[in-house]
Amino acid sequence: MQFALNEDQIAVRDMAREFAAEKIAPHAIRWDEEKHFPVDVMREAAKLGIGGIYIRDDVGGSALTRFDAALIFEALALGCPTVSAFISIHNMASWMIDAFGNDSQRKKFLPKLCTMELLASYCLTEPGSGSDAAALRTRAVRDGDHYVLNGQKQFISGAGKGDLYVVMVRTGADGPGGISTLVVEGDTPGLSFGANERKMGWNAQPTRAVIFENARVPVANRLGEEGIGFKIAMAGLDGGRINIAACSLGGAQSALDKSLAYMKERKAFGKRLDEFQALQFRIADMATELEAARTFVWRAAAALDRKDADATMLCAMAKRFGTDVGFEVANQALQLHGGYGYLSEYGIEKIVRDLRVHQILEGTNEIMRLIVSRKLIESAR
Ligand SMILES: CCCCCCCC(=O)SCCNC(=O)CCNC(=O)[C@H](O)C(C)(C)COP(=O)(O)OP(=O)(O)OC[C@H]1O[C@@H](n2cnc3c(N)ncnc32)[C@H](O)[C@@H]1OP(=O)(O)O
Repeated sequence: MQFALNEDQIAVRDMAREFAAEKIAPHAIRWDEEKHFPVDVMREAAKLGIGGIYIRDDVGGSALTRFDAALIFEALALGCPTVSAFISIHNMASWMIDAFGNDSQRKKFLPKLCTMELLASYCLTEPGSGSDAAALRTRAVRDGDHYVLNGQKQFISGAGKGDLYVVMVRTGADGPGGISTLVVEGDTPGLSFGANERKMGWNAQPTRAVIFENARVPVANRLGEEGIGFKIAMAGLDGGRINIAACSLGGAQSALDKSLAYMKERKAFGKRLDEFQALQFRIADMATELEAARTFVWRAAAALDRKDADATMLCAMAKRFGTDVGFEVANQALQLHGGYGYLSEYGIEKIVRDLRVHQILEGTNEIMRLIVSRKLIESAR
């Protein structure tokens, strides 16, 4: 085991950092205020290989590792956690096609997903089923060489702006074994979208319901066999959860960096803030916790790359720990800025709002504890 990044990893991280500093960070506050989804900027990022980070290279992917992806998503999140998180979701949905699709599906969809000419959304959650994902009710009924879909997905990132929806549907009996995964193209008749949700944060990407009313989807768009859709969904989330934790680390690191700059400038009681021991200790703790979380995220990513038997558990642990630490560090940074931290122009309150939802999505942190405890109890039997 080695803890240093190699030259290639440093190059990948620095490339993403530079992109975030030049193309994302200067606009992040405005995108949040204007609820702007920066598709053009994401397509520029895709020219650097960020649209299909761990997609195989025969279809235009970068064929990098989950570990590389964690470095990239943390680096992009230094500029804006929300933009980084959307690119993560796009990568997760694209990977599901790469890993479980057949050759013709891979060739049809992945080249344009890797360039982000096409954007992908992940559709699991429904109005009546979030944490209990296997209770989903969107039904797909076979009609010749098509499925006819009826139902609704909820909280879908990129909905309405996306081109491909990777959708978990019920084709069989109740429970996880009756679920299949379909790729639904954005121009499918019978597909429509709810209003853009008004949210606490994550404003640089749209969140809408995805509605199916007799939407006809070719059987040729099914990933794998009928009935394995729940496993495809869960496998996608393993990697997605590490990415989301990495996004939290990037947001929190940026808040810590802003705090250090502020402490150098700001004076109180005749001293600079960085001369107060209480604040010195606070930033020491913030940096220590971030470093611990980063090390953990790297460990989980490496386990997923190796397909270790405990990778799912480690991904859940890293997601829970990384997103909790990220939020706490960002919140501490806000406190350290006093009233200025609460103002939009400093960018800290936006980071706090953005990171809050990382403790909820791609599996709440309570569900992460459920996954970990189930594995521990099973191992102890
Ligand atoms: C701004 C917007 C805010 C909100 C945004 C919200 C949108 C999102 O976040 S996206 C989706 C987030 N949703 C989730 O993360 C769902 C959380 N829930 C879960 O992860 C699961 O339902 C969970 C862990 C509770 C398990 O469910 P449960 O119904 O008990 O299934 P379980 O029995 O464990 O597994 C069923 C089968 O799947 C398999 N499976 C489970 N996990 C995995 C995995 N990681 N990889 C492969 N297979 C898996 C199991 O081995 C089992 O297979 P078998 O039947 O052959 O034994």
